[in-house]
Amino acid sequence: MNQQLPFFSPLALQDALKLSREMLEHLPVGIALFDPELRLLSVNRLAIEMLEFPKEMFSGEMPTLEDLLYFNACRGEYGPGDPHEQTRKRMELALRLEPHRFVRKRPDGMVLDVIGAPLPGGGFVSIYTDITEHERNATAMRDQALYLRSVLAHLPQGISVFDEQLRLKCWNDKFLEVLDLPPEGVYADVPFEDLIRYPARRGEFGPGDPEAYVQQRREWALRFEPHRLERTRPTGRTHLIEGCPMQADGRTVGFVSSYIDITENKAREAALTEKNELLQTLADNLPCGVSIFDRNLHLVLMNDEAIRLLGFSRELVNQCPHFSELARFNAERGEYGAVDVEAFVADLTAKALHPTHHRLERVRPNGVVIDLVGAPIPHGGFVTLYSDVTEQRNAARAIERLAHHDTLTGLANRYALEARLDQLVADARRHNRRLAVLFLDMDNFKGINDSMGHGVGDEFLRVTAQRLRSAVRENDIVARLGGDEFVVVLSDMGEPQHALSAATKLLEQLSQPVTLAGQELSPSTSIGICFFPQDGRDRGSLMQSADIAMYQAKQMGKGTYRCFDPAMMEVATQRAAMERALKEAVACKRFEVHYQPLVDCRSRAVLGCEALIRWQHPDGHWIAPLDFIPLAEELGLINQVGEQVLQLACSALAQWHREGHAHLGMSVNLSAVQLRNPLLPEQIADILHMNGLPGTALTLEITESVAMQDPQTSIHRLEQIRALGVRLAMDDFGTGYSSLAYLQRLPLNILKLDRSFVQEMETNPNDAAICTASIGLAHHLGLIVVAEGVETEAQHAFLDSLGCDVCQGYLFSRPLPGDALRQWLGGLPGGSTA
Ligand SMILES: Nc1nc2c(ncn2[C@@H]2O[C@@H]3COP(=O)(O)O[C@H]4[C@@H](O)[C@H](n5cnc6c(=O)[nH]c(N)nc65)O[C@@H]4COP(=O)(O)O[C@H]3[C@H]2O)c(=O)[nH]1
Repeated sequence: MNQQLPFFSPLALQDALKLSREMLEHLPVGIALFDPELRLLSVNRLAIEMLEFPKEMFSGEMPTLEDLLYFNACRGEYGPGDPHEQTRKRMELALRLEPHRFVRKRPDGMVLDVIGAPLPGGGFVSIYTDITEHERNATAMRDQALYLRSVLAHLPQGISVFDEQLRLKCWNDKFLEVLDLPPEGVYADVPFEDLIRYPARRGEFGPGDPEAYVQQRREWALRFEPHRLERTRPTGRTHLIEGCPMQADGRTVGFVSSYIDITENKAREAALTEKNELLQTLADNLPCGVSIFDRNLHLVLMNDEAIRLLGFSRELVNQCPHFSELARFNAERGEYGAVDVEAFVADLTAKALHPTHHRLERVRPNGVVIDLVGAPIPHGGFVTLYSDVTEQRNAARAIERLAHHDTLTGLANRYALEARLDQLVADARRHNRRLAVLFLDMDNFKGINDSMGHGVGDEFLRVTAQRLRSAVRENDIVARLGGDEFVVVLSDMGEPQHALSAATKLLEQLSQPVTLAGQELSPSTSIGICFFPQDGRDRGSLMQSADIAMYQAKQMGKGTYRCFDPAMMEVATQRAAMERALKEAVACKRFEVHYQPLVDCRSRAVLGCEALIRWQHPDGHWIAPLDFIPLAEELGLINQVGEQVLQLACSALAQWHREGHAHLGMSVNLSAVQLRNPLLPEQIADILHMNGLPGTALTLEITESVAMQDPQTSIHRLEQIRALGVRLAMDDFGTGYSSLAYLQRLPLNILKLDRSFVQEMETNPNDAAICTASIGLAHHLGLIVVAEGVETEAQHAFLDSLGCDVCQGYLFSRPLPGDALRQWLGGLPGGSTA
């Protein structure tokens, strides 16, 4: 060994070795020196640590390379296998003493770069560098590059990267495909212009010099500006080209471009645009509003009708606002009432995100009512249809009002009363409570209506309704049944006394004077009261009981109330039966007229007859006029009854005239109600005309009370009748309180002395005096006097002595049916019915 180091003395060698060891210890790599026999000559600490040899191996005699290899093989440094074999193989290589370099990966993951070099004098040196970190980075970079290449290869678009000198640095196959570049022309660092020349030459940028296009595009590229353009190639395919400069360390290092084939997208877009246009046309021609929101709640479409109905502006809608923006816009302008705007919008938007089929009605503050029908769209979003249902709703409300409210007074109507009373009865039954039903009827409404006109009558009813409403509690029912009939239902009453107090209060309120059309009226009301449960267990029977009680109140003199008494029921039942029969008699003209002769007091010559109505009830008995005439008046049938009598009487008279009694006249009674009928004069004229009679053949009898009820109208009406030539008689004179002055104002011709005076005149000096005075008075006024109820010769003689003009009574004849009267006339001296 020393022979191989001839230049050093042993001492110098010692020093040199020591120095080299020192040096080796401080090297950043592991070093091991082997002598020609491949025994370890020297090793530094780093090598021992890197290779993880136990230090003891180097404390005595130095190990040989073979020792070290075997040690390693045994501890698995070379992987599984026979350690001897592994050692032998490695020794074989080492003994060649050739320079070598390899990377060794140790079991713990450390990667060593091992360099072996033979030494000039034999032996060799091994240098170990820990390249674990470096290897890891290199692997990571390799992986990343691989990954990027794979990404590029799999991208659906073409990608190209040029450096700042416009040399191609990176690209993928799609880049070649999209731009139709030949593979041999595309390689690393190929200049941009060489690539662009292919499409330029194919004329893809337009006609003319391709080189000019190449230079132009090169200049554009060198600007390194972001760009985005669409280009349709001669093949018909359209590409979207987007370029973006790349920056590194604050300077431009190139640009990356992507090429996307958007041919199909464009076609889809065109189809979509066409569809949208179609949709828009459809929407604009729909008879209702429509809006469509997409799955992200952006407005896609809203037609003019929807804009009009919802009160949006076209500008707002054209911005395709988000649903929440529109909701906020609406909430802020109070479309949803007083709401917490943010919370409301959030709630509405959350619901819109999960749309369901829905239908609702929205009433806008301007009164427009919108019917909204919403339906989700299969892949998200929803469509809404808007219809203006304002008119329908208003009409429905009006119908509802009409159905439940009395149009004149605004009170509940009969229908509403029935429904609510049914409910109240059910509640009262369940909770064991008492109800009171008050039936009200205005005592003098007919008079007001007839004399002052319907306008005033309506106003009177309105005032009455207001008074009623204000006189009871809010939850009590006040209804108008029709005409002048009202019903008040007092719910949840304690004691019956409460209802009586309420009735007293109502009577008082309703009797307050009211001034209408400049005239002060003193209204009066009759009230019938009944109670649930004792007077009726259902609505029908309660209404009936209250009605009966009201009728009783009327019978008692009006302006009062009466509580239902079961005994009233019988009377009411009879009356109801009577009403039915009377109505039927009027409808079927079942009345007859009997005639009572009027004779000249002096000569007893027949001057005419008084027509007296007769009605035979279906049960066979005859009903006296005074028993049904008031009912006919009350039921509003008297005009028809009067007309029928007048017609029968005039027709009979006409027949007598034709039979030779042309001098006879006919007296017919007029009811007060008939006198209020403005059509009466015309009716009389028609009947006279139809029967060919002169007005002078007819006398109409009115009672004092009739004329007294409404003097103004009575006088006017009587004058109209007088103008027809018809004569007028004051009936029952003396029973009323007519003043002389008043009598003078009436256009009368005849005064009929009431039979009560005539019948008592022989025995009662007062009656005799009344008769005497009345006859004197009548003659003084130029009136003819007719004495009624003359039954005896003495009465006749006395009347004759007083100068009475005409007599009527059983003494001469009872009222007779038409045929009997004709016979009677024929039986008179010189009489003839032929
Ligand atoms: N005791 C007695 N009575 C006599 C005598 N002579 C006539 N009478 C009765 O006296 C009434 C006379 O008719 P009035 O005073 O107009 O009184 C009539 C009249 O006010 C009313 N009336 C009758 N027919 C009609 C009619 O067609 N229309 C109207 N509105 N009222 C009528 O009914 C009242 C009663 O009619 P009647 O029952 O038919 O009763 C008749 C008649 O039958 C007699 O000597 N002694």
